[in-house]
Amino acid sequence: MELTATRPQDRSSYGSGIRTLDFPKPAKVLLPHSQVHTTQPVTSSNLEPSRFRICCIEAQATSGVSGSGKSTVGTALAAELGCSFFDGDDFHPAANVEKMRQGLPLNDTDRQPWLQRLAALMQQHIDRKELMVVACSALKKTYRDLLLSSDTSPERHAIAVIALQPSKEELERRLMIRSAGGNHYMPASLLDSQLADQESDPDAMYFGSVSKDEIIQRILQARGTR
Ligand SMILES: Nc1ncnc2c1ncn2[C@@H]1O[C@H](COP(=O)(O)OP(=O)(O)OP(=O)(O)O)[C@@H](O)[C@H]1O
Ligand SMILES: O=C(O)[C@H](O)[C@@H](O)[C@H](O)[C@H](O)CO
Repeated sequence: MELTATRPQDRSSYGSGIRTLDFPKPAKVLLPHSQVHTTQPVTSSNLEPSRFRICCIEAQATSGVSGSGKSTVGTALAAELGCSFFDGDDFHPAANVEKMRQGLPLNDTDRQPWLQRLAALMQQHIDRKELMVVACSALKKTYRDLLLSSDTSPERHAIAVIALQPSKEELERRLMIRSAGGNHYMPASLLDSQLADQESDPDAMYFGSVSKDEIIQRILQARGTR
């Protein structure tokens, strides 16, 4: 049952500040959360069966950057899990989107309100014990730490991080195809700056240049739902 797919086409209209209760709608909502959410926590390094509640699809090492497949994998994973998918791109202040559109890389200060907004969204879901999938580049450790600080569950292990790391050649190939379509604000010229900002995460589940279906299958296997 597909309920909604509400995603504005013009991303420049997205939010201009941090609001903890007024978030963009999920990119997709497929099933009521009550049918799917799990109740037990996990660590991101210990993806045991049926345990994690939140998957933070993010970017690491040589991937997770623009074009690494966060939205593609995140959407498909949420569909499999029957939960909401939120694309971090939809949470940028308008000024960030404009900066990227002009080919200028974001810095730590630019990313702070964006990450805080995403952290608040994640905390809201953790507090309600609702399953969700979030796509977020989260290139640096400090960014991931900020997102992970949203986990206020007693065990503090509600978030699983999945890092997408295709090769640079594969990233360039994907971004070239996407640029030709002309429907994304992020220019391929920012790839090097994205890769330069990436820091690895020992706790993440990593994937290289593999197909979306294989990534999903392996996540579901790790989670114990396939
Ligand atoms: N595993 C994959 N194998 C092959 N192509 C893929 C894979 N994942 C995504 N793609 C393709 O790569 C392009 C970029 O994917 P996607 O938009 O999901 O990346 P992203 O990380 O969300 O990028 P951004 O952060 O810039 O929005 C799309 O054209 C998508 O179809
Ligand atoms: O931190 C950043 O530099 C940004 O979040 C980017 O990663 C973009 O949001 C995304 O890649 C759009 O394509």
